[in-house]
Amino acid sequence: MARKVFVTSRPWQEALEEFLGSLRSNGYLAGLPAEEIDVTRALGRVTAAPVYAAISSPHYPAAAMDGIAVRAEKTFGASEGEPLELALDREAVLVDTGDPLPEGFDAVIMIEEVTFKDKVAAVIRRPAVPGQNIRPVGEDITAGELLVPAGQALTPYDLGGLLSAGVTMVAVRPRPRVAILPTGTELVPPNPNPAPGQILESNGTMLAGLVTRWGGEPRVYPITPDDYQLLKERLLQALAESDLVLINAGSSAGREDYTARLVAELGQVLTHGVATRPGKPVILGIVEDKPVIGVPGYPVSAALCAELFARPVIYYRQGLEPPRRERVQAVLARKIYSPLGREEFVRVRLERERDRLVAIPTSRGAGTIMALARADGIVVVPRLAEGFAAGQEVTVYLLRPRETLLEELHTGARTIKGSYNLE
Ligand SMILES: Nc1nc2c(c(=O)[nH]1)N[C@H]1C(S)=C(S)[C@@H](COP(=O)(O)OP(=O)(O)OC[C@H]3O[C@@H](n4cnc5c(N)ncnc54)[C@H](O)[C@@H]3O)O[C@H]1N2
Ligand code: MOO
Repeated sequence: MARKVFVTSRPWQEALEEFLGSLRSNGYLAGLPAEEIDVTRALGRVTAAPVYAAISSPHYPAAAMDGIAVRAEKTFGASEGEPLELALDREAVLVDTGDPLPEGFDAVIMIEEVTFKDKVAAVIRRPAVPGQNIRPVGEDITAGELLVPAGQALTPYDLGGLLSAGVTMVAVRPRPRVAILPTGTELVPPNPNPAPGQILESNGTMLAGLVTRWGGEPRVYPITPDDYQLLKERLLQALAESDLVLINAGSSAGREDYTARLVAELGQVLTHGVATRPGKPVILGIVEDKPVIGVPGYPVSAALCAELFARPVIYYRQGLEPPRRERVQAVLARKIYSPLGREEFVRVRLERERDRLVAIPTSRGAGTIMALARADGIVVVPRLAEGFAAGQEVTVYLLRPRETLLEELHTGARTIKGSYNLE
């Protein structure tokens, strides 16, 4: 049922909780039917059930080194002073790494420790101990052993383990299919010669990249002009073909901002407007029991709204908790002023000054995508704060892997120096 829509200023956490709550109660976030896929194509997929080893690995006793297989008890007494001769093919059998151990043999001596006499005997100068240089059955994996529990994203190592254990198919959660609908009459496909007023459609690709990063399967639809009927047809098509729809732009108060009206007509708008900067006019709705997010048009707003609202939906839909963000403590290079009433996400670059990290705020415009591309992290100014003073310690939520960043800062791989003075 449609309800009256107006742009509110709710805390985003409250809007997200309500959104996820509705999706939980309508069954959208409850276990999807699993699909069986080839293990070779399962990187990053989330297991729908525990996976057990079909066979042991190794599944036969195998030589762990190139050399000769021997019966250990027949080698006792060999020494530098009294080398021992073993008849080739009867008492000593040539084996290579990975070969099955011949029946009745229980040790392997590395080829470097063996000399040969007339191609009929192997000469050794040290006894072997039983089991030496042998990989026994199940050394790595025992048949029936639990390899991966349910609900885990498969790593390259997991795939290696599964295949070694004779598992070729695996039951995984389907990847959430995410439709991305760039809308706006001013949008044109990216090209180097846009006419004045034309905007190059870049958010579709950016959002698709984020969706892929979170485990979803993005599909960017062709640009839809600002036409209510066309947008409606496109939204219905996208709903039929996907699990989550991101309508990009048309979220605000402009004459051709149709998203909220459309979502209200076809389903329910839960939220229109949150108390964040950027990202204020986001729309959270449910149509045909599926989430529809109206993502504001400015690139930084689009990225932030996707992070705040699409990311958790995509993770939970796969049965995963959204990973906690990596963070570091830093001191602010400059004062940040931020109006009361909106939680502001300020992009910062990090530099090292002696033994501390300094966070330098970058451009705060919602349209400046390169400020986000160049940023190392985000500083959050709470809704009920008016900002932070220069030199204040703040938490920086990282946009890059923490280890790489700290390494770069530590080794001085970053040479750019900001203009700040914290003395
Ligand atoms: N009177 C008001 N005007 C605006 C308000 C408001 O509250 N009252 N909010 C502002 C805020 S905050 C934001 S954010 C934007 C959001 O606007 P929309 O979601 O309606 O988006 P548009 O106006 O269509 O576009 C904004 C901007 O982004 C460009 N854009 C759109 N799609 C793409 C794309 N796929 N790739 C690249 N760039 C895109 C678009 O051309 C515009 O330049 O509204 C403020 N206005
Ligand atoms: O919310 Mo808008 O995203 O501030 O620019």
